[in-house]
Amino acid sequence: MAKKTLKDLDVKGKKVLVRVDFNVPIKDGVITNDNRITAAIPTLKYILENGGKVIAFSHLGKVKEEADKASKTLAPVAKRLEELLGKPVKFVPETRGAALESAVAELKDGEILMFENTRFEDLDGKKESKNDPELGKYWASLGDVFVNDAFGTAHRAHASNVGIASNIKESAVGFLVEKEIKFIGGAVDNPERPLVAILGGAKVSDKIGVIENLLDKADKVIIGGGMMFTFLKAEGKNTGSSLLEADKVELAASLIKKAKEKNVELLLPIDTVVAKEFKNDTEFKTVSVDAIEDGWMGLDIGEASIKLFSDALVGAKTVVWNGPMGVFEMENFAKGTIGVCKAIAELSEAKTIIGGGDSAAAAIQLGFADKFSHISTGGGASLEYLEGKVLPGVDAISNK
Ligand SMILES: Nc1ncnc2c1ncn2[C@@H]1O[C@H](COP(=O)(O)OP(=O)(O)OP(=O)(O)O)[C@@H](O)[C@H]1O
Ligand SMILES: O=C(O)[C@H](O)COP(=O)(O)O
Repeated sequence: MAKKTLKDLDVKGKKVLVRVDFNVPIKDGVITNDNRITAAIPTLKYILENGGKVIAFSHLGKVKEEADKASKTLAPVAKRLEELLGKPVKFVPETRGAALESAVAELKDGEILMFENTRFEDLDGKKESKNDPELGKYWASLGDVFVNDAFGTAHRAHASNVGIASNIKESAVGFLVEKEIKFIGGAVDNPERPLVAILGGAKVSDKIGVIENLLDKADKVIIGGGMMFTFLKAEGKNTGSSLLEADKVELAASLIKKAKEKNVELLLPIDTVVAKEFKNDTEFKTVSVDAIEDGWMGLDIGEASIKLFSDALVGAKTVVWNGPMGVFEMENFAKGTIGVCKAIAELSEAKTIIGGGDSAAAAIQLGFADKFSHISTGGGASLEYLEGKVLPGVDAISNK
């Protein structure tokens, strides 16, 4: 069912509640990556320029005890938002009550306020995270319409997204959510073919749903990262002391079988960079996946695999990438991730999508961000979307 989008709403003179995902990394009070804030700017600007009064809010991290409040305040985020918008953002350090209500009442058309971390409400019986009906209703009562632009949180059914949407007359998705759905949804539901999926990351268990769903949709599925060893084991190879999920070997074997039955090309690495220890400064060498010795652990794919994967990408019309090919945080084991990232970035004819998380961070860090058609702002949300699951934060929005 098509959902209302921001342009379907008349925001002029209205109090517009806007759920954003400003769950950004903060170290010693300094934001170390503001991509999620930048990504919400078009929605906020549109509402402000069209005469709406914006009440913006987000969660930040997890709030389990009173002491978490000091490091989980959204105050530095409001400051950064003010710089990016180029206009004052009134920060209200409350999640409810008289101070928040009067700040809302004082807002003029084209003005914006932001209130405190929605998960401060979790200190009182997990009200936000458990979608407490009273809380969703209360927040909904602060506005006239609701815009959900928090794609990163769309896989959660919390009071600040689903709760509000269920208690307000009209709601819509913002431009960021619209864009994420267009790219990720388009890639898996109606892709230009061939569709090639490249999956990496640590564990098979985190990616089972994604692999299964993509085996139904993609023309080729490429597997790297820590999870490749569970697949290699399923092929009867020795994996030394590499990351291995022994209880998932059978599942990996069944996925290999499923790929064959479906005529989907499933590509595994042919060589790997093995190391003596899980650290950058240790002995390492590249070996064939048939020659991994005991006492060695695979921490990256090798040069031959980078070539194999890069060649497999040529001619792709749609590429979805999720998860690094190796332990890219360590320089000696980052070549596989960099190589694959470059190979995707060089595909000028393809729609290229990164499904958030570590691979998105890697592409941005490597300076390739503008070479991709879309880099998702959602880690868990994009994974669930790639699994084919319904995202409750989107599902709760008014239908067109
Ligand atoms: N061969 C390997 N051995 C051990 N760890 C590995 C290996 N290859 C990759 N990793 C690790 O996997 C981690 C990323 O896995 P994860 O499943 O979290 O990826 P992601 O899907 O991109 O992230 P997110 O869950 O945030 O979306 C990285 O920290 C990386 O170091
Ligand atoms: O960073 C994320 O994936 C989102 O902001 C959701 O955060 P959560 O996993 O703490 O719900």
